Amino acid sequence: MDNSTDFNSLRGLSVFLLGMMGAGKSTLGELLSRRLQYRFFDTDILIERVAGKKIREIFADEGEATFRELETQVLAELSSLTKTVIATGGGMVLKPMNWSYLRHGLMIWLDVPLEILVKRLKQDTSRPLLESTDLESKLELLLEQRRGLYAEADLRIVVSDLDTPAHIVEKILTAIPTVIKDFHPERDHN
Ligand SMILES: Nc1ncnc2c1ncn2[C@@H]1O[C@H](COP(=O)(O)OP(=O)(O)O)[C@@H](O)[C@H]1O
Ligand SMILES: O=C(O)C1=C[C@@H](OP(=O)(O)O)[C@@H](O)[C@H](O)C1
Ligand SMILES: [Mg+2]
Repeated sequence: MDNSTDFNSLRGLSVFLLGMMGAGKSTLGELLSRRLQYRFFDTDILIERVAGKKIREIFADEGEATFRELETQVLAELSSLTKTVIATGGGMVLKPMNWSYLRHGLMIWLDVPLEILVKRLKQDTSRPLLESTDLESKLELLLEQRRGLYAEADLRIVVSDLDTPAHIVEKILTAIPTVIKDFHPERDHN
């Protein structure tokens, strides 16, 4: 079935996926973009392209502050696009300045319980913030620091252990028309 007509309500507005490391932003973003017939970008992939090295190497060689600058730079460029799904990195919400760009689109928070994040990330070596530390405590701390920021999103999608990526995309697609009804593009850009 061609569902593209279901999404006219988005009127070309871009979608930003927000949430913790391991929430599934990169995985779902691609699927969602296909369903919406949108382009897809992942800020981490673009950062790696700009820097010519892996995220892990940027953190090791230049530090987190440089990574965060590149992150803002990439976001600023993406924010002028329409009809695009953007998977952000989990820390995109940290800089107040990034919000002025995120607000150009519909922001969706993938809210995934800590236990699921731990399960998904325990074998992962690509995320420098999770290196050489107790994974669960670190994720718990980051979630505590960031929860209030993610909660600023336009839409919160709660993910359970049994939700497949395809199922979560369906949840998002079902929720979009409702949230878009209350979406004001002229909203405060501060
Ligand atoms: N709904 C899901 N069910 C099971 N595994 C998932 C799901 N979504 C993502 N994953 C897995 O979790 C890990 C992190 O996903 P990823 O998309 O990289 O998250 P993020 O970009 O938010 O950090 C990957 O190994 C991915 O395959
Ligand atoms: O939460 C964070 O601060 C980070 C999340 C990562 O992206 P994912 O959320 O896609 O894992 C990546 O941007 C970097 O390792 C920092
Ligand atoms: Mg990602």
